[in-house]
Amino acid sequence: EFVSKVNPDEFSIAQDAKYLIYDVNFGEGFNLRRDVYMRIANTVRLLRESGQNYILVLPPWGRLFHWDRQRIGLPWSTFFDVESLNHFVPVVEFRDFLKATSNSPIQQILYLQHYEEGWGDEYIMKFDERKCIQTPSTSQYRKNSKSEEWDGWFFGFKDVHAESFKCVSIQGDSGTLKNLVLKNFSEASSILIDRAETILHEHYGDVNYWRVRRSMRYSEQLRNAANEFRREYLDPNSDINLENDWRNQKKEKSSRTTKGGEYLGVHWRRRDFVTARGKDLPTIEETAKILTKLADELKVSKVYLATDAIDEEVEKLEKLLVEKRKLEIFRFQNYEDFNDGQIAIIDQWICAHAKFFIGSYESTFSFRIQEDREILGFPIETTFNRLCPNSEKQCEQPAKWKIVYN
Ligand SMILES: C[C@@H]1O[C@H](OP(=O)(O)OP(=O)(O)OC[C@H]2O[C@@H](n3cnc4c(=O)[nH]c(N)nc43)[C@H](O)[C@@H]2O)[C@@H](O)[C@H](O)[C@@H]1O
Repeated sequence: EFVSKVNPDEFSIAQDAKYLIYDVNFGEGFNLRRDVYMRIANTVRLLRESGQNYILVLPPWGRLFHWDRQRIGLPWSTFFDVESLNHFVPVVEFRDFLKATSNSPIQQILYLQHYEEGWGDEYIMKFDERKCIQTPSTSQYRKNSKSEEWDGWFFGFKDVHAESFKCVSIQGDSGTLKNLVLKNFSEASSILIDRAETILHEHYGDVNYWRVRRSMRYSEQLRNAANEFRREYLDPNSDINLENDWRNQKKEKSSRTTKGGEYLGVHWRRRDFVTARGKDLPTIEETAKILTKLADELKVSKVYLATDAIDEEVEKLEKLLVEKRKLEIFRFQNYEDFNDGQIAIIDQWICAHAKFFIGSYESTFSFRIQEDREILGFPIETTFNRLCPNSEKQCEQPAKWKIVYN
């Protein structure tokens, strides 16, 4: 069963296989975590390019503070097409890793941290094994005085332990992490890198950024749900063809001729974002003004609303949009069959197919939609747009991170 997860034609799971597992700071949201996956997958790619047979172990999902309906231990197949991920670097689900290694202890935990003394005068790429800077999440790892092994959260799985635990201060990117593993820990057959968000992308927006991003196709179940909803309620003629295998997708898509469906896609981020970034977001009234103006310009009467707003706020916005222009608002709300993360992805995939998309300032949820639209081949001006805090005035628009192909 394990071997079948990794396509034997592409990557050999030989005796020399080594496993790289990672985890992310508890407080980070879903879409930042998706970005951390890309950084670590590139570390694994670099390790493999240096001749080491590393396999990336996918950290189970759950325990995200934005998700109301909590479950833990969710495999990546809940959200993504794992076979497609596997075409970038070999990946296994955590439960399959445990099976493959017969639950033997993880050999090394590396807990990444910053340098206690700060950056210094300039940002230099470096790493050093250091004393742990104690934080609540460092102390979740404890040495069991009887077994001499380390206990920890390990995604809520039972009977998982580690042989050794070390803190490493690091400043750097996917490449720096590769150097750390190669230089200091190449003997370990399994390593868990915790606080993996500490490292950056090696080259933000380069070919390998986009290759790994393109490999992150959503699961068939979620794509189907989004596509059916779009065809039924928004625009029956809004399919966009992509190659079945992302590796066969060639540059033609960058001719940017994709039209999308006859609706406006909106990501309206609320809740904690209003507290964190309130001054960069429009009020409900301003949002209604922006959307009605846009709908007029685009000559569309349908709005697909992706949002985490509470019902009262959505009702208020809907009322304003209907009063002003009789716009029809659509939302995907099948909470019975899909969990919070799945609905988030369905929302994103529907927004990705809209004629025009407008998102919320610096929300990673909006960023992932913009990337999907780059992959789908939309003209730039239909994608990199944000809701301005003052509907009367222009505001700085999102950075245009354009897709590149090899
Ligand atoms: C202020 C910062 O904001 C950052 O959020 P930001 O980048 O928007 O992006 P996310 O971290 O993905 O957003 C947080 C979560 O909110 C829900 N959510 C937000 N917008 C939508 C939506 O349109 N549809 C659905 N279905 N769900 C939504 C979803 O569960 C998502 O995982 C946080 O990660 C940071 O922790 C911090 O709070």
